[in-house]
Amino acid sequence: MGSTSDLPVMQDAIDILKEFGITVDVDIVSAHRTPEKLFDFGKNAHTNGYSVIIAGAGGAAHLPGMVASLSPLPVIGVPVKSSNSIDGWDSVLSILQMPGGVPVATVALNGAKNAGILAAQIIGSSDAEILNKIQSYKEGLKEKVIKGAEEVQKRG
Ligand SMILES: Nc1c(C(=O)O)ncn1[C@@H]1O[C@H](COP(=O)(O)O)[C@@H](O)[C@H]1O
Repeated sequence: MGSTSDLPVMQDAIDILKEFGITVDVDIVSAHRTPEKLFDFGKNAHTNGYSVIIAGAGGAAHLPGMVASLSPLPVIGVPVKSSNSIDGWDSVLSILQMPGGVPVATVALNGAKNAGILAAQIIGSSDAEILNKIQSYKEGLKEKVIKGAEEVQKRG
């Protein structure tokens, strides 16, 4: 993520990935403030054992796109609504509107949980154990909705 101030939002991705038993490496890298670190991370992530990169940033959020330009790995972008943001649109549009050839899979504003699930699904496409966990997770979602509907109906 671009700043420690993004951590409260990005924590959702960390938590869900850990729930799926996936190793997470968490770091602060900024295209604007630490360009050399960004270049080093982006160029070497695929040979350093990473499978998927989740990049969260707010404001003029160049981090996800720049990581995607440097790395052959799939990059998931999380637009973070930072404190001085233009309602989050600044971050959403700067992550979403990538030029052809350099995709960033952009989730909803502050959608770090979905970013974590999507990363798990990408990893799960070649890992049966993780795929199973994702299936169970989705079953859990379904059961929650069914139980909720039953409660509502009981109350009349
Ligand atoms: N968008 C970027 C980048 C980048 O894209 O390189 N680096 C930091 N930031 C963002 O600036 C916001 C404010 O950061 P501070 O709270 O540190 O001032 C954060 O949401 C961060 O992601």
